[in-house]
Amino acid sequence: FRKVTQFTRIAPSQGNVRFLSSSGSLTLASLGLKSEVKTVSANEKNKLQQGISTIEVPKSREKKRVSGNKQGLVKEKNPVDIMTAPFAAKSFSELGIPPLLVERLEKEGFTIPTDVQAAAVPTVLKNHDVVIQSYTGSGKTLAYLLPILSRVGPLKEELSDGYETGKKIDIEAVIVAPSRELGMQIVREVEKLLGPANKKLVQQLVGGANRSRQEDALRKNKPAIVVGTPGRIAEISAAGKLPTHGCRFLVLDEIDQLLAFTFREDMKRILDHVGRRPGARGGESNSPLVKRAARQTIMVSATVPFSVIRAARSWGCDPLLIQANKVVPIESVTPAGSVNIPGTPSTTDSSSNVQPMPDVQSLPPNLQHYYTITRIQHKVDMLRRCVHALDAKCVIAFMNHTKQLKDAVFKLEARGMNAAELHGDLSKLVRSTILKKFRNGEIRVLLTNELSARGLDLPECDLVVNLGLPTDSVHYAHRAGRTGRLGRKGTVVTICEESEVFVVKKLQKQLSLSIQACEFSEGNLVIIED
Ligand SMILES: Nc1ncnc2c1ncn2[C@@H]1O[C@H](COP(=O)(O)OP(=O)(O)OP(=O)(O)O)[C@@H](O)[C@H]1O
Repeated sequence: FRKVTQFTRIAPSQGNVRFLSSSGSLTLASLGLKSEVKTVSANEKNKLQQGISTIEVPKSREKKRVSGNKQGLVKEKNPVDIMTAPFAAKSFSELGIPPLLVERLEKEGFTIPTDVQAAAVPTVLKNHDVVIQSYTGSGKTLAYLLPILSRVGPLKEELSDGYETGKKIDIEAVIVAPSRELGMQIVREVEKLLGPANKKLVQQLVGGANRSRQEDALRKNKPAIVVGTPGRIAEISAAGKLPTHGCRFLVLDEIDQLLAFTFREDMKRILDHVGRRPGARGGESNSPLVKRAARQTIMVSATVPFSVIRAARSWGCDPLLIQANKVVPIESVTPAGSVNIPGTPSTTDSSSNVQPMPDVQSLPPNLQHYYTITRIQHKVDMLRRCVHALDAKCVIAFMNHTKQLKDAVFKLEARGMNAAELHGDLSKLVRSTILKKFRNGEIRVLLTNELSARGLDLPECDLVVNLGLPTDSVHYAHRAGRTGRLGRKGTVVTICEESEVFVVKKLQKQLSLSIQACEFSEGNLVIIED
């Protein structure tokens, strides 16, 4: 873990200290930290600006590696009690994963399954079609990769189910992601698990890369798994160069985004040509072999609007919805009730694909949310002050227009802050070089657009800044989710104009979270009481 940096709030009238943490058991002394933030009422702001001192936010933070999900894996009674999955699994082997794969996981430092993995892996291993919803950074990628690698490739368990005989000609799993970066990231994750000797069993088919080279690799390597963007997969499929009719797994990662109009034609091609849909052509039979021969569809996102539920009903066979450690049949999900999950705000159905229905479950629990007001022309400077005040090391700042990014980078660099822009107009090579530099700390602030909001796993990111407001709460949730991954602490700051504050208030309400007003003054974060 990044050493826990606990901000405290000092009520000016009482002078007493209380923690913003919900745990309640932490003390500054126990944490060995002095990180403090002064809270002032709005009308005390002026005094503060006139030189009344504030308390320093610490300038140094220790880093430790995250070795696993140490949070208690709570066994909850399933509302519809259709599965008795080991929701309190303490190890991957308990989930029914073959020993070779468990060994690989351990080698890569994965020892304890996260909640969503504990729920999803056994469910997918039982051949169910599923929608997996869990907050950003909770480990959804492994939640679907592990069951696939338990059935496909060299780490699988040996089953006498008719799949082991004969020479494999078809691709066995197709994973679709809405962006090239996310596609490449998933490829890296699969390669990591397969190990260097079997890397060629996975092939990337992302746009922006050389298509004929991808087709050559498909022909030569005969990969078992392909990962790509909808356009490129559909293109190669339409050219008759993607043998997917016998495919057993179709994964749609960031499913709510894949439902967007721009992907419609490509998605139709993929859904029609990857594997055999359960229920279609002979799928009436209940024989296990027929069921095994049908395609299993796995849909994944941190945000699941009702349009996804509708899509899952039409694309899958009796799909189940997995939400953290709960599993319910999709049929029990209603448009108005955000899926019968207690404690979540209600949602409404709409024909739009991206409906503003995320709830706190879409966001990691360890995030602190703030907003600060400034004029448009001072936003980049405010970003710089914010980075200094929070002593953030790895910052992702979102802007809404690609054209603005270069100027912002220039301004930050001019003030000695390492920054770079990342957007879709850059070549694939430039984008991956920038991401590499960001990962290894050479770039402190990554200025980007919506491209980076989905799925990107940059675990060191400790601060997300919205320089332009996200279009809705779904976009806020995915942007914010680039920090605070897998139990780490993270801060999200929205820098807005006075006239935009009402949007922040609306986001706060829709997401059921507290976005506190703050200022960055003399190197400190100062919380303003509304
Ligand atoms: N069981 C585990 N133990 C330790 N680390 C894990 C485990 N599962 C996943 N991780 C790590 O947690 C990080 C987040 O995982 P992942 O990217 O799959 O999250 P996600 O839920 O898909 O997020 P998003 O919604 O943003 O796509 C990754 O760095 C991953 O390697």
